[in-house]
Amino acid sequence: MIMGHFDALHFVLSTRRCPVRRQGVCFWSPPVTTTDLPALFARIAPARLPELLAAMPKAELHIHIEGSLEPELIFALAQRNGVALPYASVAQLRSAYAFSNLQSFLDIYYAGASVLLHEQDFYDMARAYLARAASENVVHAEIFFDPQTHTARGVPIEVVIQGLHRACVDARAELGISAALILCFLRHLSEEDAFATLQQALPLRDKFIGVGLDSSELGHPPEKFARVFARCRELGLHLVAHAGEEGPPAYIWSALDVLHAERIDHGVQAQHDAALLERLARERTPLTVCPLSNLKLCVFASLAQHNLPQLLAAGLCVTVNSDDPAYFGGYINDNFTQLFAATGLGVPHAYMLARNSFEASFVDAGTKRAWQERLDAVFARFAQE
Ligand SMILES: Nc1ncnc2[nH]cnc12
Ligand SMILES: [Zn+2]
Repeated sequence: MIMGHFDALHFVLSTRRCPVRRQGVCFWSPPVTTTDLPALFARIAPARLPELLAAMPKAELHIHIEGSLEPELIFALAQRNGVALPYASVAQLRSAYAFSNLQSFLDIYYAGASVLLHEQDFYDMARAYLARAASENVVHAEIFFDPQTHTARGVPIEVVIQGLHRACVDARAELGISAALILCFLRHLSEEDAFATLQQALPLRDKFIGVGLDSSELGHPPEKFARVFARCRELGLHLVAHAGEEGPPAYIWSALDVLHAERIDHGVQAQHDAALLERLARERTPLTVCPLSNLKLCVFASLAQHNLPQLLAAGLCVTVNSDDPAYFGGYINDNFTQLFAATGLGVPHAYMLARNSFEASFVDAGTKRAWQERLDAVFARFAQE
């Protein structure tokens, strides 16, 4: 494996304490030094960045499967299931995708999910996402789903989970991409509702690896879900939470200290709290950042103003993800290429971000090492060409 003098770029490879892992120590050993990485990076022309970003293997850790539902599939499922839509055409639906904040998006996003009724619908949606992700060299996806959006409409939770799970199994066999499911609680609903959802899901416990917290952030702080997350922790589920997308740094602190979240989804508002930044960097708590989402939901006025470069420079384990690609105008590679074009990030950052995505994933150390070797091989090939 390749490794070099990369510390100046805050490329943290030490075996420092790693809170993502339950044991409290990082079990993923650093790559072995065989090559001077900066020299290798220097041999790759910046003009080749779009090609490199597309070709490099990566993990996607922040994707809401309902947010991958393309307008064409919404219309096809509406027709298949006899669901009436308040839009005359795909184009008209797409033209409604102009958002001013998170809530304005969520209103349309939940309406779009109303066409999902049968196991095959959930299968088709997830299969389409996984095919697209595999074509973009995503080697692994940890996929959020919102069961309450469906159970509230009378769809049994087994229908949701079985359909999504079967798509993950088939995609692994047919496309070579691995995938795991993370059940998200809707934070605008009560903790009691979250407990009921957990109870319904437990017979299918082997089909999801963790729980998350999503939906309307402001006014719904993480501590509202302290007890249900404590129960999930006892059950050995992985824990993640959206925090600091629109909400204040205090929500990130409580996601860490009250919920014991192992990763923070978004987390970009951490920038306003120096002590929080220091902690996130020291503990290597990953942030799953979604640049095009932040742009479309007006968290940043432009991609050039996105703070991912600063978060990375501060030593945080930042990753790039698509969030709701069907609504925000791009899948993971679009997120990478548009962000890099707007901010001037370069070849070393591409390597760092891919590597962070492996570090932040919930897979075993051997699998991470295998992905790391694939990543190194791609960079070595680009350096030789
Ligand atoms: N960006 C986002 N924030 C919170 N909840 C979501 N559900 C789907 N996308 C979301
Ligand atoms: Zn999200």
